[in-house]
Amino acid sequence: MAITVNPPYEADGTDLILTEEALQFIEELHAKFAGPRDDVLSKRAAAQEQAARTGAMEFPAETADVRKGDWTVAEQPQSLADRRVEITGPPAPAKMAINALNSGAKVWLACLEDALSPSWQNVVDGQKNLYEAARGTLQFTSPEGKQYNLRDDVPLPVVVVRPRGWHLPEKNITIDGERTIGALVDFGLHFFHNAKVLSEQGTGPFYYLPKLEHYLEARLWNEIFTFAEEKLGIPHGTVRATVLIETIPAAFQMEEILYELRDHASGLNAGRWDYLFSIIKYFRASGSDFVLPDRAQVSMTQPFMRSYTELLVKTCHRRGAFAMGGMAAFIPNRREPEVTAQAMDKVREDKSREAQDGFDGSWVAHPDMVDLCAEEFSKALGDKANQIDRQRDDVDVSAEDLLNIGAAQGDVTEQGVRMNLYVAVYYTAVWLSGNGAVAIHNLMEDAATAEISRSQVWQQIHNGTVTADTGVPVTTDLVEKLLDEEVSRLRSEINDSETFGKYFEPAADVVRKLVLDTETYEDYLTTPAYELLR
Ligand SMILES: CC(=O)SCCNC(=O)CCNC(=O)[C@H](O)C(C)(C)COP(=O)(O)OP(=O)(O)OC[C@H]1O[C@@H](n2cnc3c(N)ncnc32)[C@H](O)[C@@H]1OP(=O)(O)O
Ligand SMILES: O=CC(=O)O
Ligand SMILES: [Mg+2]
Repeated sequence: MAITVNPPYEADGTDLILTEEALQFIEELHAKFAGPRDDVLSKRAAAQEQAARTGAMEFPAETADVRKGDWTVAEQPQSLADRRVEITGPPAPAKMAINALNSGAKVWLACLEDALSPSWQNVVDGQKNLYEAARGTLQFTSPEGKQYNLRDDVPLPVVVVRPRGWHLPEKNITIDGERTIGALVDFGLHFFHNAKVLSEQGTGPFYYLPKLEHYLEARLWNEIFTFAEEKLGIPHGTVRATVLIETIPAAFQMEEILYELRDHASGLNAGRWDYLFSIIKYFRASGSDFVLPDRAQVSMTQPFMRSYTELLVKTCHRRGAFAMGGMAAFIPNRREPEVTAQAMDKVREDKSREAQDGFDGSWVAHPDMVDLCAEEFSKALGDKANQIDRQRDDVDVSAEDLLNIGAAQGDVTEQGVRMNLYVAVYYTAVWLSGNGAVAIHNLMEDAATAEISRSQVWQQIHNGTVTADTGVPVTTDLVEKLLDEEVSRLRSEINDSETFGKYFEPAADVVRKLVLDTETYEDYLTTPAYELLR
């Protein structure tokens, strides 16, 4: 086996991160786990096909004993006991890493997934920033001369790293000419460089695991953690993982996922945006009962979304794991106080509901929202660090409750179709420019929200959905026309040919193909987009 780095250009941090020993570790991970990764990935299509055909899904019969059994996950490490507010954001550029670390949050979810465009620069620089963050040496001077240093007046957040999902390759590192697996590169580099240092500091190598679709995928991660711990001579169970329940099949396997990872589990998170994306993906061809209203109308209080979060809290607390809330997409705008006030109110409402429902903490997308999230959770927690002891025996969620999608309140409108096309093109252009999250009309958009946008349009065309405002069906002709108009609108509104503006054309091409090709459905927007990314 020969591992090769084929850098498209020189990225900051290459010498520090891509050492011979680190690359050898990546190679060993691949030798052992690339095959099993291919196996779990290949099982996803059959599950999707069955869901689409039947319009149904069940709790797995073969694991009834796990659900009935009396077991808990390993005791939680002290450093993760209080997770009441977690800020999310990419670890590159360094400025954002430092801002997140200085935000006052308890945890920083350093995102190499939904919020990171995996350009070569971001992949390497992100690891460099995580390396320096672990050692307290991270600093940065902006081109304008603004100095960024880590605070020393308060404890910094515990870092929890989210590697890429199983589906994405890393094209710039190959083994025997084959692309490596993004998830193994991200996890492997971070673990290799930082696991010991972090453990010695009393925290540890902690991870968020995204987009799992089956408990066998959790089993695979557990095997990877065990192997990595043994390899570096670190005690079994040092790694802690919080799994995002953000696909519809995973919602039916929360118990099993925790069980598989029980020596390494910290909790589950309600990743609402990918969850909606997954519902659309799985049931995209199952008829009009599965067509959701416009994205903006699908709130967390829709009955099927409440069933999902209630089941998550119940499951976690029964098993001694943390239940982590998700992301309200409203973000403040420091230039517009009214926008900020509205965003704060909406996010406060969301965090307050989560805290009262029993979640142990939640996410915010922006440093200006850390305090309000902490406040809402502190009201529910009192003098405790978490509310794991709060059992939700009152909750009883059935398969039908999780799939009660047809009961969602709201409409599909032409305005909604337009907005989806606008956001999908805008976001893809930003992503191609090397930035994985962006504020569009005062909402945070990232890979998960953009996936909803483009998938809704595909599904609406496929089902011939009639829009409530204009009374006409969504067709390929209509979408082609709306797409052209929205791209023109983007060009006229955003005069930005230097950065992402120059990517509107390739982004529109990607989106056009994704939404108009109703014969095939691309599983991830980022798959074709990655071929254009440097
Ligand atoms: C579905 C999911 O997976 S949700 C989780 C994944 N998504 C994310 O993590 C998105 C996180 N949020 C962000 O990336 C950003 O908040 C954005 C892109 C939405 C908005 O960012 P901006 O347009 O830069 O916002 P704004 O101008 O108000 O930022 C003000 C300052 O806060 C910083 N900031 C904003 N959000 C963050 C963040 N999440 N982490 C660190 N710093 C941040 C900015 O860098 C800026 O710093 P500066 O004053 O030193 O220049
Ligand atoms: O990762 C989080 C989500 O909502 O998606
Ligand atoms: Mg997600």
